[in-house]
Amino acid sequence: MSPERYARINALLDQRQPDLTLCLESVHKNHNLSALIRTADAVGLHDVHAVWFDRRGKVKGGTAMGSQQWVKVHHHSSTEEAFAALKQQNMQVLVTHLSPSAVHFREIDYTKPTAILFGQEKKGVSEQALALADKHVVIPMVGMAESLNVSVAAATILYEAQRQREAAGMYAQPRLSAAERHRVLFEGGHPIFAKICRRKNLPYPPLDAQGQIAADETWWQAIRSA
Ligand SMILES: C[S@@+](CC[C@H](N)C(=O)[O-])C[C@H]1O[C@@H](n2cnc3c(N)ncnc32)[C@H](O)[C@@H]1O
Repeated sequence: MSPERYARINALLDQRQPDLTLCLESVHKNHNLSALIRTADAVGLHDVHAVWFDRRGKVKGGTAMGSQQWVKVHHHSSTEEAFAALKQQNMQVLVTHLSPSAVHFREIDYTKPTAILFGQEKKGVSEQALALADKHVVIPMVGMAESLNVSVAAATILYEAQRQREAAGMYAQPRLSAAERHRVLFEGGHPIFAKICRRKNLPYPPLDAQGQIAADETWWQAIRSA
């Protein structure tokens, strides 16, 4: 692992937004799922929630360009279960839908802990989601098509959230807990260092108070030469 790659990984983790997430309700086309995960990663989302009513979709590496290794997907078997998990984290849950009572997406304060729910490609969002939502949110449409592709709708709203959070300084300070950083580096879906440690028979070092790896030079030399 080169020092540049390690610095890049740290920069990525420093800008993760653990209190901004997507909830995908039965979005089942693999290319849409992959595009959604890629955008989520680009905006700094650390987690995405997915509700599956029937078969589970798959995030393929091609369109996702490897982003799927950096965004943790939490699977739920019902909308109620997903809302319970999001509400436990004190999130406002915004349901995107073209309803007459929906709020323009730029009128929302995304600096609050926020989950944005998107519906299935054909059927849209469920009645349960609409009933449980804190707000319905809409992206105005003035053309012939009635709706946007789900991944385009998500990118539009996520980049408004990114704009607001950047202006509020929320990308300037690391926001991931040390425990979560450790999970990503050593135990998570992309345990970058774990593999090298196992191969080289090295111990997993602890993280310091700033969430940086607290290892001696011998450990780093072994990692660099891996
Ligand atoms: C292709 S649309 C589904 C259209 C579906 N026929 C319907 O009646 O909702 C897939 C999802 O993208 C999101 N979406 C698409 N266009 C949107 C818009 N203009 N405003 C808000 N959400 C939108 C919603 O989450 C929607 O459920």
